[in-house]
Amino acid sequence: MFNKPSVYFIMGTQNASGKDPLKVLEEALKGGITHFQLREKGTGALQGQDLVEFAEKCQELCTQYQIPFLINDDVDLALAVGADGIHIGQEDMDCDQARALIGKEKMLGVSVHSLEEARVAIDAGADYFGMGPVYGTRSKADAKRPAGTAGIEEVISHFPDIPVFGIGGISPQNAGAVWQAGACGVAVISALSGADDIALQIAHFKNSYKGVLI
Ligand SMILES: Cc1ncsc1CCOP(=O)(O)O
Ligand SMILES: C=C1C=NC(C)=NC1=N
Ligand SMILES: [Mg+2]
Repeated sequence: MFNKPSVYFIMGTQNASGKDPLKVLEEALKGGITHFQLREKGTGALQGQDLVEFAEKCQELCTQYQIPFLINDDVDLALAVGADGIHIGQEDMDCDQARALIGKEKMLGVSVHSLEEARVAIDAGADYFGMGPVYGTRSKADAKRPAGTAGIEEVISHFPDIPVFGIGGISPQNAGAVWQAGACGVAVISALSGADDIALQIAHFKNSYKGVLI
């Protein structure tokens, strides 16, 4: 479920750089991503029944490739389509409530930026943390300033059993520091959704882990 090196692809219809998002997702699944998250945000984002139908198609593809399908923020949508889990940020519903709504079996991911936030998330039964932005990013309009990997190291040293994903501006060229910090995986939008050859890019991400001195 959370083996190193994990490559966690995150995408919404607005991140597909003009390509068919379902084609991008299928290419990423074929290429070996380990997790997928639907994060539908920004101008032009799908809503209502269109979003439900799109999410169902994502779910079908992830089931076909036996990859966990998570939905960002929208717990109701996740429950409606039977997603494998949800990812929530500090400004979304609180972890306890999310865990109560989805039950014990589903995956609960939480964005954390401090030990305190990590502690609260663990007490609510979070299965993994997302931490970032590690580097500069253009994929999240309200991203905090880049934090590097210090926070990842600190959280892992205090909570060694919780998988941590680094996120924010991560590419195969700069992923080494994220692995070095002890992250279970990299969570990526544009370096994958914008890649000419997604499978090759995933291979580059996995190879960047091999270069890590433990
Ligand atoms: C959702 C999110 N949270 C922190 S940075 C970010 C966006 C990551 O996108 P990219 O991999 O394109 O920098
Ligand atoms: C903000 C986020 C941080 N981490 C992950 C895995 N997903 C997100 N949407
Ligand atoms: Mg959120």
